[in-house]
Amino acid sequence: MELFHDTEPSQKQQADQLEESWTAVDPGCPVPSTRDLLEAANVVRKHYRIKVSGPEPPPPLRSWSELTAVAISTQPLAMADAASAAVDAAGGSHHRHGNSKTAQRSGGADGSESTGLAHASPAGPKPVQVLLSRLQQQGYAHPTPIQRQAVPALLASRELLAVAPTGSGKTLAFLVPILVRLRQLKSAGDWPAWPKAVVLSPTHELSAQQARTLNLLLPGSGLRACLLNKATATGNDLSKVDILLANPLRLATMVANRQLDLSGVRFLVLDEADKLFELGFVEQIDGVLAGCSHRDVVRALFSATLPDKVENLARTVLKQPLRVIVGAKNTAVHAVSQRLLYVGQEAGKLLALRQLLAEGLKPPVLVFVASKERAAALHRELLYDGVHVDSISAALSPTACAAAVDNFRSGKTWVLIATDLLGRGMDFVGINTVVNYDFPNSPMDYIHRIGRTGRANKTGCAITFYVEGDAPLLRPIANLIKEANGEVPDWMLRLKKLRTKDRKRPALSPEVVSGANTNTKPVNKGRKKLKRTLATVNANERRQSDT
Ligand SMILES: Nc1ncnc2c1ncn2[C@@H]1O[C@H](COP(=O)(O)OP(=O)(O)OP(=O)(O)O)[C@@H](O)[C@H]1O
Repeated sequence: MELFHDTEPSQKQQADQLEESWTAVDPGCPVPSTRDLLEAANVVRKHYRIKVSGPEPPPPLRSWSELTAVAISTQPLAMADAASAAVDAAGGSHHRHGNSKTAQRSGGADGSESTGLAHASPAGPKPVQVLLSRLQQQGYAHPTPIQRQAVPALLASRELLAVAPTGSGKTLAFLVPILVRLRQLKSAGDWPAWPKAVVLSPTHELSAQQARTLNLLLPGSGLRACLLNKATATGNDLSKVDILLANPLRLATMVANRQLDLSGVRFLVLDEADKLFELGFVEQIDGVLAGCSHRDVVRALFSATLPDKVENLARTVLKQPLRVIVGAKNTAVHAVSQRLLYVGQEAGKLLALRQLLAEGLKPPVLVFVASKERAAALHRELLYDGVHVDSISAALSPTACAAAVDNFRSGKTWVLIATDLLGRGMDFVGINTVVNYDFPNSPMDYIHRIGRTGRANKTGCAITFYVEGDAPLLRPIANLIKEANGEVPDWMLRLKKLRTKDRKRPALSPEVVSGANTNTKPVNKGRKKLKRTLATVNANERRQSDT
């Protein structure tokens, strides 16, 4: 019986919300039944492969034009009343909005003037409409699946664990609701000093990229954003900043030194959340989470990968989060054709890369290596070959990193050699091929690295070199390729599953060519030896588990 009481009102609430936002799109349409509405939401989710769990998930967006209605229907009442009062004070007429269905239904088919934020925001010209037109101008005609579900969820102030494939538009999935809600808060006069939204990312390059995306959407919003770096941390008046894009270390240090007050933050986004929950970041994240002490703060975690262990940890800091998964969790993007290439010895990698380039790898090509030393060494080798190449790693200054990224974006550089610094989040237009020159350290790193291609509905290709020393990690990567309909030999899939601690591989030399031995054996000749090594790994494993 109790269960009945628990579930019944929540379904009703969910249906009301659906009705409010969906009927607003077409005021003349008959109001569908509760069941129809819930079914309709599920049809949309099923179509876009959106899985959602957690209490009362809001319906997904069917189109961007629903944004206005959703923004109003999810607007906290106090905020709506403040905005109405402001309209009254200004002598304007308005419909009652906030959570009122009547107000929603008075909107035009495109979320038009009568329900637009013009009423909620006397200070500005329909900011949601402005945002919508900016999205259109950028070519974002329809929301991507993660945007469809995450945007209304964040607008409904739901804490969020969101997992969607690489290149599927997660950045806008959190930036759009932040822009909408902050604008509403500003109109309602609820505007404390200090940042109201913080987006944390593991690398400065990723934060800089988010800042670029945000700058395209900010004009007309009346909001200010800031990318936190050495200069802005000391030179800027951060109390005038609404949205702060930052890395954990700098932000946590400023919070600890009381240089920055995060108590007014209403949105805290952790992008590449699983990385941020790794050792090395977690202490800083703790400091930031503690600093964001506003009672209405909404925290959201986004990534393309979310291992169970990290998810369990993440859940301890979220309040009744919604869990939104697009597609299958922890899988490589299917738009990338993937292959593993056995290159014999370590020195065979350079030969293989030269072969691929000579055969005409289509630029732009992103090549991942294991360390900054190896990035520099491979850079030298390819420069010598006359390739338009550059490299980027933690060894470079932020300015040099930014220049390398810009040159690659603009097409001046055809081949960019990178460490895992660029493995996550970076969005380069039209990368055709990713080469994993050095084998990735984990299946998660593999998913992120190859996800630099095949983005936003484009296709791409990923080639992963492997040598004997990579045997311990071969099986999980082969499985990912198989899951994405790639071809891998059966023997790889039959390799014994190793525990994480047994997945260690020999350290790589800083040089990309070991010693003077550049005359490598031709590729493919060492397969038998590799199989023997793998058989030994498996036999050792068996022996250990028998004892
Ligand atoms: N609604 C949309 N319509 C068309 N393109 C979009 C849309 N939203 C985002 N994009 C584009 O898709 C690309 C990938 O977006 P984004 O970088 O946000 O992906 P992501 O999911 O964060 O990827 P990753 O997991 O690698 O960080 C970008 O070039 C972006 O401009």
